[in-house]
Amino acid sequence: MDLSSKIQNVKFENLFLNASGIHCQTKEELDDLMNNSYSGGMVTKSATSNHRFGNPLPRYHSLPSGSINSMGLPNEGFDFYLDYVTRTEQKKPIILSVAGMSKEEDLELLHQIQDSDYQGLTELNLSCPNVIGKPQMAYDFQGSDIMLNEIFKFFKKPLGIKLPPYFDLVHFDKIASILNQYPLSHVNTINSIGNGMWVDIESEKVVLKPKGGFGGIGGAMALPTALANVRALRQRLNSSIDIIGTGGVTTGRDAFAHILCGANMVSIGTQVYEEGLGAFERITSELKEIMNSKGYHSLDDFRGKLKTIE
Ligand SMILES: O=C(O)c1[nH]c(=O)[nH]c(=O)c1Cl
Repeated sequence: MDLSSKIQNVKFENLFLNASGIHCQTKEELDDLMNNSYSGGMVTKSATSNHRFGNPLPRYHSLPSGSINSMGLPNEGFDFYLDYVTRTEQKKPIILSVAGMSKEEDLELLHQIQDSDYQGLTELNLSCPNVIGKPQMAYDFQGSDIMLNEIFKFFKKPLGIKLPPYFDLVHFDKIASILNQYPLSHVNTINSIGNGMWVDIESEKVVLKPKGGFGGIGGAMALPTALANVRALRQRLNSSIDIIGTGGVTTGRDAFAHILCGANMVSIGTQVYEEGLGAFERITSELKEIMNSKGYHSLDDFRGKLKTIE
């Protein structure tokens, strides 16, 4: 049973990653992930130039079937993550995630990566919904196109993009036609579903302090949106662009569905946060069970082979 996968020519022993933001902010968390034998790779918390505390607490809340968060990009600062991904013995591939607070900062961070001796995968987060006053760049189609054009004038290392969910087939057409113009290593879809709301009935109050309670939605309730985005982008993107499917994975069945829709790799956020790193072992064994029962030996046997109803 082979659960290995690749992003471009980077091989992962198995298809599972943490979703950026989950268990990947501090050295302890990153070392934990590095030593966890059931995730094939790992992604760092999106880094800004400077260390950030992030938004005031409470900023994460578990929901009956998912989560809502307005963390506000808390992170140790770019230098810490660049040092970690460059210096740490790599028992598994790491994806370095960056999220500038502005386009200028995005470009500056990518220049630093280009000029560094880091040779691994980089992911530009264009979809953080929780920085007050900062729109999700990937909802600005023209702005994204202009930015990617500027980036690929100087950035020559593997670069992927973390996308927000889209909810309109014309939007899938638009973003895919933009992304297809650039030599991207991958897209990671989806980020949390931006600016959801949860209400505590007893207190008649929101559950998050930042932004009056608005926050990104993740976990089980995000699965249908995540599957749609993986499927729609797989159908539209050049085959040279790999896809990391993120969103709503709580079981092996959900991971199987992401692969059927076309994902090369699958990242898990809320479920790992709620259950711990043991979720990787459980979901891996559940996926193996399903593959076994269907006679599949590798992910290639069923990747992207979702059937429609004729
Ligand atoms: O509030 C956050 O830190 C955050 N939260 C998310 O749900 N997605 C992101 O990309 C980020 Cl950067």
